[in-house]
Amino acid sequence: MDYLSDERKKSDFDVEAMKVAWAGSIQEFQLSDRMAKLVANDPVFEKFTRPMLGRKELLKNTLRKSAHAWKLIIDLRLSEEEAKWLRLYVDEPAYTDLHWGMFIPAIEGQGTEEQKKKWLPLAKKMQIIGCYAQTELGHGSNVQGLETTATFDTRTDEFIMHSPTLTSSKWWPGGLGKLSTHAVVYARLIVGGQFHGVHGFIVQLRSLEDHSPLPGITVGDIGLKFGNGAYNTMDNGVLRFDHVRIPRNQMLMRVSQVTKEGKIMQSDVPRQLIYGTMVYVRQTIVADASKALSRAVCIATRYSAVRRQFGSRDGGPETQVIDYKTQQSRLFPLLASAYAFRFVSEWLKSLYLDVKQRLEANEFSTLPEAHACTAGLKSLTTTATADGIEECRKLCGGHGYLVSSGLPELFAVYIPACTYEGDNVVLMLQVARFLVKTVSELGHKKPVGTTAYMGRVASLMQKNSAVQTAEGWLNPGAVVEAFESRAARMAVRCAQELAKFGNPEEGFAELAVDLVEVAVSHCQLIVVTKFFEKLQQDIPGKGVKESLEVLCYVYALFLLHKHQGDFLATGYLTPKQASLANAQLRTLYSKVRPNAIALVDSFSYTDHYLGSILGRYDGNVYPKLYEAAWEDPLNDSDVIDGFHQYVQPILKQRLHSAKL
Ligand SMILES: CCCCCCCCCCCCCC(=O)SCCNC(=O)CCNC(=O)[C@H](O)C(C)(C)COP(=O)(O)OP(=O)(O)OC[C@H]1O[C@@H](n2cnc3c(N)ncnc32)[C@H](O)[C@@H]1OP(=O)(O)O
Ligand SMILES: Cc1cc2nc3c(=O)[nH]c(=O)nc-3n(C[C@H](O)[C@H](O)[C@H](O)COP(=O)(O)OP(=O)(O)OC[C@H]3O[C@@H](n4cnc5c(N)ncnc54)[C@H](O)[C@@H]3O)c2cc1C
Repeated sequence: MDYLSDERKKSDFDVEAMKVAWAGSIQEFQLSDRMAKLVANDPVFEKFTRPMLGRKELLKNTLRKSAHAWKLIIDLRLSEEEAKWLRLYVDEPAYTDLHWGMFIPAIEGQGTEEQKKKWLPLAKKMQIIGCYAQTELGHGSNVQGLETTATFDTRTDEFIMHSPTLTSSKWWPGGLGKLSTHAVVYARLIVGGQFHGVHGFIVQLRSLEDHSPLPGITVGDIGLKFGNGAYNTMDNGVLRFDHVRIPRNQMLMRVSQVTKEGKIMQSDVPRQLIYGTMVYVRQTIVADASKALSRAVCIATRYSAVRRQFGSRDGGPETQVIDYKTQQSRLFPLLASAYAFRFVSEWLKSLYLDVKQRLEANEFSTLPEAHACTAGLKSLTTTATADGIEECRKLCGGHGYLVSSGLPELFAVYIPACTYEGDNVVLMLQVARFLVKTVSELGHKKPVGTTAYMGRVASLMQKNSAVQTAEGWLNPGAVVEAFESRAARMAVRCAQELAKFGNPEEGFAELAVDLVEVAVSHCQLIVVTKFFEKLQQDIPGKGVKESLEVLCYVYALFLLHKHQGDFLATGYLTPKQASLANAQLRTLYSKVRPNAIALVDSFSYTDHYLGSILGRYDGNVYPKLYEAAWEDPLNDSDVIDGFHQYVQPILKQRLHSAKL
């Protein structure tokens, strides 16, 4: 029985076509759909019992699933793209994420042709397992502050890897603790007693025969992390070196080379390329944000249509909680954000691929923008997604707190995204630096790409919004101009404040809070703009483009409402115009309402991937919640183990004293 079928009938767009729009293309949709079903139908990938497992069982279970996934990849001859989707739908953080997601990209981006030829085939056949060992106990954000040393010994043509202090211990790398045989280790390069910056080195950590750590290497897991199950399927590790020697050709040498004689040669490649793997991964994290948020939203939307509270006076059905305006005002902006993040990630991927191609041709001019966009959008989307998942839990009331809702584990797995691959505040400060530089160069350099609007700063500073009615806000030009003006005005005002400081670094530190707000406004502008640009494309299917238009306005006007202080303080909007935007937002929520279930069905998530009783496709929530309760190990017996030992004596004592 489909308890949501009436809801599905209300929708006025072609869901199958929306699935394609969400996936990006029919090929992407088919590929992802095939992998989702492959995983959902395979009992090895069952995950309901995961939160009940102890750490050792949990990790072993992950190893079993990873091995099975690898067997499928080999047996079915899956492409790298298919394998990526397969791992995604297995939905269990594992050492393989770092192997494929960071170790291999680090070698691809920073290795020479010779190094790639040697290491990539081994890694791609999984004959070695690698991780990305950058962060240390004492330093994560400040990469230049890393303490591990790689000292070149001209006599033996080797680097000596060493951990000189406790705080230089590598700390956090996923896959490092128990599984990796190799790592790309970031360390201070020391040649002839001189420090030459931080570089990456391929270091073997464990024997390929018996997996024991090699001499001079201390390696282990850093311990339990937040939440049951969740990220504890990953062996985040600690690593120390005691004068471990590696051959010279294991320094990743695309950026700088060290010769046999101990000479440092710089190639034409900019130093920043050493940070290139982070640019790549941040871009993938934006795509992951749309997946995580859409998952939470799918659960909360379906459950909000099933759940009824209040509103019945004559014994008829109570009100579906999704019909409360307050529920809509919390849920629909998140639904719109999931779509917005999906489309901005699609754009970011194309920007990244373009930059990658240019880098391969030794053209580096677009790298700073790629860094600013990946850093800023990673920060913006992961913050909104982490907050959004928690909001979805609240939207599901008490049942959202049950692990079987799928939301607690999703939250616990997701929240470190605000920290890993760059703390979100530290990354926004990078964007701010880029924007301040752009503003300072306006006189002699035409801004391009995502900062092109700064070229129109004079008019953006003067012209105020012309919107007169609520309908006036349904105009891409009016909305984009509002976001451009806000971002430009905030950036210029900050630049003016900065100019008052004699020392720019001191000014930057003092105004950091305002600078982060400038960076956020710039990144929100990018997301809004890319959503409108998406709508310029040919999007087939009855009603699909129209529904996306509604979501685009919800996303933009919700932000405008939430940050109306900025829009008012910069003088671009009047209070009346801000309240017209809010009135339009209410109308838009009414337009989303009949399509809500279809809009989350369009994510095309299997019940396996959602992992949620509240988010079941068929809406059959209550019987399944009731059934699941009886599967809890506590309900194996009526009288719990420990009762006779610890509780009964107390009860007896009470009875005894009652007699007295
Ligand atoms: C399917 C796929 C799955 C994915 C798998 C993974 C799943 C996830 C699993 C979890 C995995 C978690 C895995 C993990 O967590 S791995 C560890 C991740 N760690 C971090 O992200 C550390 C964050 N810190 C940094 O990135 C740097 O130290 C920053 C940037 C903060 C400072 O830096 P620095 O101290 O040097 O100072 P500077 O500010 O003077 O900058 C100097 C210049 O460099 C430019 N610059 C800076 N950065 C970049 C860049 N990236 N590309 C290009 N350029 C860059 C910058 O604009 C400036 O340029 P200019 O102004 O001089 O022109
Ligand atoms: C689950 C997980 C997986 C990880 N996986 C890996 C991995 O595979 N490989 C790896 O190398 N690392 C990994 N990391 C480490 C991760 O990249 C770092 O934790 C991250 O970069 C943040 O650095 P930090 O811990 O030093 O934070 P800190 O920099 O110490 O941050 C602490 C606080 O200080 C603030 N702060 C720091 N600097 C500034 C500044 N300049 N201005 C203003 N505020 C500032 C931050 O905003 C934050 O509030 C992982 C971390 C986690 C949680």
